[in-house]
Amino acid sequence: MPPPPFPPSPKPLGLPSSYLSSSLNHQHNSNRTTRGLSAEDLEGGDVMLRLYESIRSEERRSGREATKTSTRKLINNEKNKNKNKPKQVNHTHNPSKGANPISSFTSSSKNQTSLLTDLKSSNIRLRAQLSSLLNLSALFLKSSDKPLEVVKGDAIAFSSLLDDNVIKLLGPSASNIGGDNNALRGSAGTDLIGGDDNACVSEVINFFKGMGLVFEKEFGERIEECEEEGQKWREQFEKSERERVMLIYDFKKLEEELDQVRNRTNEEILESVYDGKLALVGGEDYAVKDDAALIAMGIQPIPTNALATNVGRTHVHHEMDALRQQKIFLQKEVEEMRAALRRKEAEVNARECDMSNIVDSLEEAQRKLLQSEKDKVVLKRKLILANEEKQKLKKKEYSYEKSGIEAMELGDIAVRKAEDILEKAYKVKVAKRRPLVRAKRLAEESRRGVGELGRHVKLEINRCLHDVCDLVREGLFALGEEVQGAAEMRVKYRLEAQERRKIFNKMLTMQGRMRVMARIRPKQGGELNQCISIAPGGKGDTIMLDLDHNGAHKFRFDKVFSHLPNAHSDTEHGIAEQVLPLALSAMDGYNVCVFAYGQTGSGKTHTMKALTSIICRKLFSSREGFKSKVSVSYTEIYNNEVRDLLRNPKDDHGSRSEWGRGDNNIPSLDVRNNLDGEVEVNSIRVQITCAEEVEDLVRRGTEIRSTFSTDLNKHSSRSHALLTITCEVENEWAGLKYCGKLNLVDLAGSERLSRSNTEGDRLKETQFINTSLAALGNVMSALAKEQAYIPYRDSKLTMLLSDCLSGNSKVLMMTCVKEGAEEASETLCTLQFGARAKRVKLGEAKKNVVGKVGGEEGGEDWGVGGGSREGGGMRSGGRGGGSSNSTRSAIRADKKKKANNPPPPPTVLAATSGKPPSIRGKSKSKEKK
Ligand SMILES: Nc1ncnc2c1ncn2[C@@H]1O[C@H](COP(=O)(O)OP(=O)(O)OP(=O)(O)O)[C@@H](O)[C@H]1O
Repeated sequence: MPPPPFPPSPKPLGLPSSYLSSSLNHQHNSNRTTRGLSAEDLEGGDVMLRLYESIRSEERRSGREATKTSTRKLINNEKNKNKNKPKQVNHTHNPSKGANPISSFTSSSKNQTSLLTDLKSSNIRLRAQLSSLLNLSALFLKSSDKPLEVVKGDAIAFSSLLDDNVIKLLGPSASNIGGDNNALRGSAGTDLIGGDDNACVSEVINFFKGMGLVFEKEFGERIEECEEEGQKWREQFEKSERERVMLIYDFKKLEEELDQVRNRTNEEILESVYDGKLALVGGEDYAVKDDAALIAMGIQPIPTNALATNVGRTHVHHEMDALRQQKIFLQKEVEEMRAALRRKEAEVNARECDMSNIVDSLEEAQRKLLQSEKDKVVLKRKLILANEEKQKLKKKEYSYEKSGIEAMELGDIAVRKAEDILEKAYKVKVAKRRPLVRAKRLAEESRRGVGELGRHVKLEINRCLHDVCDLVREGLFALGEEVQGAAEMRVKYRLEAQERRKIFNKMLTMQGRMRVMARIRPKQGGELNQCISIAPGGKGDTIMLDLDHNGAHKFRFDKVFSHLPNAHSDTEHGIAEQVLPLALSAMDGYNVCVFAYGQTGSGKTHTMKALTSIICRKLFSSREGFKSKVSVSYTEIYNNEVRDLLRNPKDDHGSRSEWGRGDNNIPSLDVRNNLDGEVEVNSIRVQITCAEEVEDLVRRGTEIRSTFSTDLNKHSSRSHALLTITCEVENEWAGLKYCGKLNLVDLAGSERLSRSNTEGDRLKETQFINTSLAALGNVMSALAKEQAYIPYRDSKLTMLLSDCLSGNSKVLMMTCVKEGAEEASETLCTLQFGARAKRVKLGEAKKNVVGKVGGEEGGEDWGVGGGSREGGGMRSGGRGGGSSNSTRSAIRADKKKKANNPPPPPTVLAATSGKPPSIRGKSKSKEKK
């Protein structure tokens, strides 16, 4: 950083008092420099001239070498003189001493001419070497141990002195040289200087060196005085670092001035030298003259010390002022710097804010850039898709264009055709306009007529409406009466139906026996040697079997279904019509058992399958209006083992790879009597909601039922199948809950071993079948004979049917026989079995009332007979029983509930009947027995 531009000092610092004095004198006597030189002024120059003349005379006398020697001698002599009389030379001034050298110089024109020539050459040399001389002199002075200020002052003084002496040396010719400077420079070249240059220069140097020594001594005392002053100042100046800088600054200034002097032109140099001489002379005058002389000269004398003191004080004041100004300046600078610093800080903060904003915006921009990159990728994809779409569209467009052109062509054709049509239409229109006008007129007339007609019609309609309203009113009134009558009729009907149902059930109960029907399967193919016939007559339910034409065996059954004359219709619906009233009584809470018995291939399975389907459909359709739950179990008795036909074969631990038939590894179910002596089988029971589900279960169960092909039947059933449908019904009308059970049993066919030709497993199966059927026959015989012991436990079949056969169930046996003489013996056995069964007296059938609707139980017998429940009756008798597990458990639960909660008052119907609610009582039957 460059030093601050200090304000220039009013005076150069560190100058000795001599310089200041001379300077003041120079200022004071500046007017004198412009006028000619006085004799006193040229005293120094006189000395130089004398020296010069001596040198020139010596040169002329003894040549150049001698000149040099003499010059040295002269210089030495002069030195010695100066040593001996320094103050006389420098400090004494006597104007009267000697003549004026300029006047004497001027007087001699010859000498002037030659001198001028010499001066010209010397002048050139001197000027060329002047700056180097000054430098040498400065170096010389600097090499001494004097203080810097003194040296500087001495240097200036010395330079002035040198200048002065040079002027003195050149003085006489200065005015003449004047404007001829250039001319002189041009005319005087190196040739003019010639080989004397070096010698001359060295002489001059020596001369000036000598002069320097002289002046050094001459100014010694003054220098000492000045040193004291300078010492004071230096002490002050040393206190401040700033002052030293100023000194350096001033010194540099001086150096610059010196350089300026060095670079001056001839005229300037001469002028300054001349001025310097005057100043020097003035200073010397001041130094040597007394106050009176100075006053005489018009100069106000100032004592040297006072001057120095005042000047020093003034200088110090100036310095102080300068320092203060500098301080103020610096303070201002500092304030400015601080302000600038604050501005910079604010700027930096602003920049930081800007930077953070820029960083944020940069991040935002980067994020946007990333997003834009992603968007770019997406857009590229879209662009690709769009291009593809565009291609497709172009293709489409092309096709559309094509079709468009075609359409346009077609359109043109159509337009032409349309125009033709329009033209024709116009013609037609024109042609038909007249009739149209006529038609319009007619239409107008007819509209008027229609209006009148409409009014008439409205009036008529209103009239009719009134009549209709009256009629409707009357009709409604009549309808209300009819509705009321219908309600009454309905009540009557229900009462009647109830009564009829009661009578029907009573009739069935009164029959008391097992209902036995027979079905004769027609022979298919082959020659028929008929031995069966149906006895004609009122009842027509007697089968006559003529074995050997010796007289027919007659067997009377409740119904005989056959294609033979005098028999009931053998259609499935014809049979079902007879069976359904009994079967559907399960919905009324009765236990019902329908089973088919007969020889193999006689159509048992065929019949039971049809009956099952019809009964189930009817069962579910007739239970509408009742809250009911229906569940199904399906089991078979194969080789005297009970198996579940509703089980999943996959649950058999892989023992069967398919819905296998007759697999001996199928687990059998336990059949046992509980504590109440009731039969229990742990079979699967499936809740169902429609007849189709039952059919589906039967189909699936039949698939795994044990059936095999025999000589007598291609699909012979090798097991007895028991389908048990349990119905739990809430009869809201009666306010009772019933639980009935319908057992549909398809027995395996009896067969003679001689005819079936079975062996192995089939033989074993046949034996088990025949054994079980024989056990059933024994039970029937025992029941028919009303024996005390009924051998139910002889087989699983009789065990399972014991509830049906021994209790209060309704039982129907379908005896199936085949026509044909070859079947006669088996038919006879079958019919005999049926006849035996028909003699069996069962106990009175009882409803299984398990509770009341809403938790109550009891109620009298009732019957809401649907169409399907009509007809048929069955005599019931014997002891009750045959309820399912769930039925029994439900009854047990009801008993417990009754024990805990006393029964509420009976329902309205029960109350009106006056009978206490009856619950199926096995104990009662047992007691009866
Ligand atoms: N009433 C009938 N009308 C026409 N075909 C019948 C009739 N009854 C049975 N069939 C046919 O006779 C064949 C044997 O009938 P089904 O299998 O029902 O006899 P089954 O008594 O069950 O014999 P098994 O005791 O060996 O099982 C079957 O093909 C069946 O279609």
